[in-house]
Amino acid sequence: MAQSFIQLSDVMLRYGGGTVALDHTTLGIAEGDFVALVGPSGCGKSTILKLVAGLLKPTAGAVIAGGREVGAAGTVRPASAHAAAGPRLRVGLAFQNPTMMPWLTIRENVMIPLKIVEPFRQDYARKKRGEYAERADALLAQVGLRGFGDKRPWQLSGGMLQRASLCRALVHEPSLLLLDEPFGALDQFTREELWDIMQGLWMARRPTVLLVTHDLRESAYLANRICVMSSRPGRILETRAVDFARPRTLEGSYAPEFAALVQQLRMRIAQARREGDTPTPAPVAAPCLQELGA
Ligand SMILES: Nc1ncnc2c1ncn2[C@@H]1O[C@H](COP(=O)(O)OP(=O)(O)OP(=O)(O)O)[C@@H](O)[C@H]1O
Repeated sequence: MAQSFIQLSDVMLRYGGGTVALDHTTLGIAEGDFVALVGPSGCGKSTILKLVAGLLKPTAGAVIAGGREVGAAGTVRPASAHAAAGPRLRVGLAFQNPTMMPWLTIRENVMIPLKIVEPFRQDYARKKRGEYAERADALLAQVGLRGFGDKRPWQLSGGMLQRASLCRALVHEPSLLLLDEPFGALDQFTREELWDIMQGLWMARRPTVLLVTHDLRESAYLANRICVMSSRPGRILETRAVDFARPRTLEGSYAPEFAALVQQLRMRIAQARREGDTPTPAPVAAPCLQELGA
């Protein structure tokens, strides 16, 4: 079986206080795929994101990202000689509350990854600053923020800041985008507007995306696959393929088949919550459908 771009193999994660957040978690994501993680609150969705980002190290099992085994605190070890020869994995991150540096302009905030991520960092210090500023401005224009590069974060609304944070997550052309409830704090209209923008950015660049969300409509609108997790300790119960044609539209999200998928997801999560309330025997790892070639 070919190894996935992102691969969690029988992962267990126990936090310092003893909480087992994940157990027998197995998940494979192909390069360029757009995967959403949904499940009951506290089931370990963000923990998976942190493991893939290298912010946590699995207590047991293995996490591979871009052909490399992910270690502790952001360190990444080559998983094979082949991977060691390849480029380092570039990761973009966006969270629910976009943290912007208040003393920097929006353009400078968007450019932050270019200041710290190689190979951009060296050139930033030397000659390419102007070119990078143009790149930031072009991205801002793409998300409807043309002309806002010189503003300060406090001059923008929550939705505008979240657009800018998507630009910041993408400016260094990451091959992997990790999104943790990026639209969770926004009103429904702004959120739906940003789904469209997010879809457009993904279709133009095709990074691998792992999205954590509580919003099942959002998962069905954006993802190619939706992984449903069990209650804590979380594992992948089921992976649903989402075959709706792209670009998906808001009108399409009111079609009966879209509503049916959302309803099925809702019922599956409700069932997972009920099962989490009753003691069950030790779980058996459920392979992702993708791993079975589905
Ligand atoms: N640093 C930590 N130390 C101890 N326990 C933690 C820590 N971070 C998370 N947990 C616990 O691990 C479990 C999984 O947390 P996680 O944030 O991954 O869940 P989640 O599915 O993203 O939650 P939600 O849907 O509510 O955002 C929760 O029970 C949480 O309380």
